[in-house]
Formats: sequence, structure tokens, C-alpha cells
Amino acid sequence: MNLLVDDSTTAAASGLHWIDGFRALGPAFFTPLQPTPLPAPYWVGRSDDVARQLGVDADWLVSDEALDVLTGNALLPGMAPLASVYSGHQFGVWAGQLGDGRAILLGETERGLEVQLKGAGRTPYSRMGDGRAVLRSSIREFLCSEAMHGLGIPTTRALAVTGSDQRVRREEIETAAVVTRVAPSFIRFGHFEHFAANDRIDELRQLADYVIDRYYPDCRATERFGGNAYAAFLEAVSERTAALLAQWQAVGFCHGVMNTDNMSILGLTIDYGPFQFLDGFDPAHICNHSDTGGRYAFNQQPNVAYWNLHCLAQALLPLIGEQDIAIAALASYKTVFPRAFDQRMARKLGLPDGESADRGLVDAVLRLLAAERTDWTIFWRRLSDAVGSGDFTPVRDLFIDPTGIDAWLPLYAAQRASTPSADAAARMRAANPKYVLRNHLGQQAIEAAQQKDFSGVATLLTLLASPSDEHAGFEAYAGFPPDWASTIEISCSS
Ligand SMILES: Nc1ncnc2c1ncn2[C@@H]1O[C@H](COP(=O)(O)OP(=O)(O)OP(=O)(O)O)[C@@H](O)[C@H]1O
Ligand SMILES: [Mg+2]
Repeated sequence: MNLLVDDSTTAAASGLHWIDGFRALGPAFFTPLQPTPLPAPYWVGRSDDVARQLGVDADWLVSDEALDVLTGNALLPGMAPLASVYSGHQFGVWAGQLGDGRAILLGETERGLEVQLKGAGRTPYSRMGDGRAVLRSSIREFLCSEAMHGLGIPTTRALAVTGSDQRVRREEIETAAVVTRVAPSFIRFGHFEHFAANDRIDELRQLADYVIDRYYPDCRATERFGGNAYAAFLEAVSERTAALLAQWQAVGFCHGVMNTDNMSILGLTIDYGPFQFLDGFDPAHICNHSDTGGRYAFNQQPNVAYWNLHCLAQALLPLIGEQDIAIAALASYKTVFPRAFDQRMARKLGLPDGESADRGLVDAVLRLLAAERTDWTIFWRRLSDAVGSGDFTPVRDLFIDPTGIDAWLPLYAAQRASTPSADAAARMRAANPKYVLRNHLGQQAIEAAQQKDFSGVATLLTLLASPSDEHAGFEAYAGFPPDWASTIEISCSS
């Protein structure tokens, strides 16, 4: 079937212009193929912000042609769809070849952004899968991509979700959807592992050179590691990953499935599956119902990222040359992560930039929050407001036994004594979002969308785009989770 739209005037109206990016690497890295169409698609959500980033024409984006293109039912001239091959470690075990089993790259635009459809049909890498994604998980991915961006956390973005009534079998029968994802690159640690594991060193080098030249050009001029660009690259990826993890931990984001094939080489958050923003602060919280051993528990994430970086180091070893150099290139993770996390906590506490929070003060408040499973987001937001108003009662009220917080608050006041409260409160509100994509909020929007009411998706998209703003009238979205929220089970099934 030829999916190419035949009217080139309309096609040009999209505003998208395509270049050869990843595709130029050659056929060892992917299989060219077309998406598989879905019947009678409909819009579920669109992000105007991502459209602006891409330079997509606003009129085109609401057209029937766009609906077809973003469902995989039509292709614009210049698109050259493909599925890439990667491998990876899943739950700590080598899983061998994986690849884009349901993601199809449409191409790269002249602005240097790749556009990918997730859920657009089977590929040679689908293994036992059907190549589809369900509406439920697609809405979660769409909203969380944009929520993370709103929080200032590096992430793949999402332009749109479209749905179809085509049935998809998971634990229950659900319906299909497609997310259009956007990122400078979707290359994962697993792409490197793939070629290393198969002893295909020429392709490994080609891939590394491509990624360095495109995204890490400074590594070419490095004097570190005796001018070893591949070691400098590993160090740069490691440091970006450390910075990313610090942001996840500070905002209470649990990814849920940190396999090496879900680790972006650009340090972006990628693959929104069983993720969760913490409700009550449980450091060992496991958000993925399939993760029975708790490998990806919230407090394990920084160590897992480091473990994953060792897999990347192992894959890059043939290029780096010496194991000692590879190990040295990973070393800074151990300092960059804690430093970045301390900076995030200092901001959450409203301390001036450059001033670090007293470690004991931070540890003490984390212990208090953990002891009563105090709501993570609400605690920090109430603390921000209390610093502004001088009334700490709403903070105390969060604790059944206020003895601990009563002892902590004066220590905290002493630490920020030199900062005017209004300045501190403003900085804190920026660092402590009022709105996060809690599971129950996503669930409500999903259930409405399953009844073809997409207003909940649109409302969340707006709130989460500027999560630190007050958004008067929408306070219900910033409240405590209802009791039923703790019964939501999110697994790898998506
Ligand atoms: N329904 C499916 N059909 C085909 N392949 C699938 C399906 N679900 C997952 N896979 C494949 O299984 C592997 C691991 O899946 P995982 O859940 O990490 O990724 P994903 O959610 O499909 O996509 P991504 O990482 O691109 O966001 C990947 O190779 C993925 O493409
Ligand atoms: Mg994945």
C-alpha cells in the first residue's frame, strides 16, 4: 500500500521539511518500513508548544491530513519511515536484540528534531508484540512528556495522540492509539550495546562518531583522558544522566522500567510506561506492578542509572581502548549526582543560588516525610507558601505527630535567615510544583477519553505545562490523592 499523500501543495502546508539524519547511518542500523494504518482515527490531544518547536503549521495540525499522518495512515513527501535496531539489559539481565517494536521514525526535520510514531504497527523487532499501544498508556505518555517539559526536566516530547476504535488485547480488550514523539534523537544506550554485543565494531564506531559529531561535538576537542573522544563522550553522557536523575529524585518521579534500552544517550527521560509521581513519600516505592523485586524502586534509581552507565561503558570499551579509562570516565557520576541533588534540594528549600543546604537538615526532613508517608508534592508546596506568609500551620497539619517538624522548622528558619522571605517563597514555588501528573489524575482523564471526552486530557496538558503557576479554580487537581489512587496498578502492559 502506498501511504504517500498525493497532493504536494497540502503536504507542503505542514511546515515540515525533512533531512537525512539517523537514516544516513545506513541499513545496518534500521529497517525501512511503513506504518500500519488504523481505521477511523480521531484526535485525543495535541501540544501547540511542540508544534511551535517543530515549526508545524497551526492550520495543518488540525487538518484531516495531519490526523492521518500522525496515525500512520499517510506519509508526507520527504518522510522516510524506519524502525531502528537496539538491544539491552532488562531488569538486570541481558535481553539480546530488541529494537523499535512499535515505534516508527518518520524522519528528522530541518530543525534537528526527529519525529516518531509510537504504536504505529508491527516491525521486524516486534517479537511477540502487536506493534500497538493502547489509549490508556498513550495518554499517560503524552501528558507525562509534556509535564516533564513543564517541570524543566529533559525529556522526549509529544506532539499529539490519536486514537482508533481498533481493539487491542492486553489484560483486557482496549483500543489503539498512536503518540507522536519528538526528540533530537531517540538513540538509547541499547543501540550501542547492540553492536558491541555482536562484535560489529565498525558500526559501533560509526554510531558513536555520529552521536558525538551531532550531539557532543566538544568531545572531539577534549584534553581529558589523553584526548580520547569516546571516553569524553561516556563521561558527558554519564554527567547528563546524573543531572537527570537528580531532577527525577527531587520532583519525586519514579520511572519504573529503567532498562538500558530505555536510557537516552542524550540524558532525556524516555519511555513513559509504568511511571509515577510519588504521592506519599515512600523512599522505597515501587511504581511498576511487574517489578516484583523492586529493582526500579524510587530510591534505587540513581544506582540503577549508574549500573546502566556501566553497560554503556562496556559497550564503548572497544572504542575507548582501556578499561581503566572507561572506569575513570564514569567516576564523576559519583560526585555530579549528589552535587546536583543537593542543588535541587537547596532550591526546594528556597536557599540562594550557590548556597548548599545543610545535609543534616535535608536528611532530617526526608526522614520526617518518610516516617508518615507525607505527601511529597503538597509538603513542598505548602512549605513554599508558608515561607511567604509566615504561617506554618498548613505544614504542621500534614503531620499526625508534629514533634519532629516542630523541631525541624526552627533549624530551617536559621538556615535561610539571610534571605528575604518573599524572594525565598518565589524561588521555592518555582522549584516546588503545585501540579504533577499523579496516577489518579491521569486515570480520570483516561476514563473520560475512553468515553470520547477528551477535555480532561486538554485540562491536564494546560495545568502541567506551567506546573508551578497557581491556576486559580483548578485547586482540585493539586489536592491529596483519593483513597482509590493507591489501588491503581500500572504494569509494563501498555
Ligand atoms: N505491543 C508491542 N508490540 C511490539 N513490540 C513491543 C510492544 N510493546 C513493547 N514492545 C517492544 O518491547 C521492547 C521493550 O519494551 P518497552 O516497554 O521498554 O518499550 P516501549 O514502551 O514499547 O517503547 P519505547 O521504549 O520506545 O518508549 C521494545 O523493543 C519494544 O519496542
Ligand atoms: Mg522501551
